[in-house]
Amino acid sequence: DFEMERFEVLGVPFSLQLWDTAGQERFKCIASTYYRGAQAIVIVFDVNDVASLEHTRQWLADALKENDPSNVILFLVGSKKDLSTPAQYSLMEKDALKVAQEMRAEYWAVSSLTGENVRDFFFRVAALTFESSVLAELERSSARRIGDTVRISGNESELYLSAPRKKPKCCQ
Ligand SMILES: Nc1nc2c(ncn2[C@@H]2O[C@H](COP(=O)(O)OP(=O)(O)OP(=O)(O)O)[C@@H](O)[C@H]2O)c(=O)[nH]1
Repeated sequence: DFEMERFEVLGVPFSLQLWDTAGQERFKCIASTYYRGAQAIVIVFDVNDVASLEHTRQWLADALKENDPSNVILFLVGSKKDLSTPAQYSLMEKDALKVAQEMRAEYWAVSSLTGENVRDFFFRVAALTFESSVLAELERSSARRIGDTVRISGNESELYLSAPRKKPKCCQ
């Protein structure tokens, strides 16, 4: 699945292309072509399924075959939080944080059903990819000399103005 999501970061229009790969084994070879050149990789698991957390290591290894690990922003996302009790969730969270730390990924827990944390998560993806795009652009144009001032207008409260997101599939 492919989707374009428009954001506005510090007053600058910024679009993310989101490529959602299929999880089934038979689509794995196709998935790898989508990872190539990704700025950010989001690996999603089910917080109610320990095996799915374990599988994230393999998903990451596959995705990193196509990318330079030092150039990609990683997120580990636990989904279906609505289906776990607070006690079950906090048990799982310990393991998830450990895996995220090993991967050097930022960890988020969300629910596509209730929408919990979904917007904030994508705003975070937009903010970090925007930042890395700006830095990459500065490096490309060799404008990053000591003493140069980079001015980005707009105030912080405007950082996360975005177009409304589509409802997640499971809520339709
Ligand atoms: N309760 C609940 N159900 C969810 C949530 N997210 C997804 N689901 C359900 O889980 C099932 C699988 O969701 P998908 O979004 O298709 O999962 P996927 O990982 O993209 O599946 P692949 O096609 O293998 O890539 C669907 O029945 C969804 O409705 C969630 O946050 N909470």
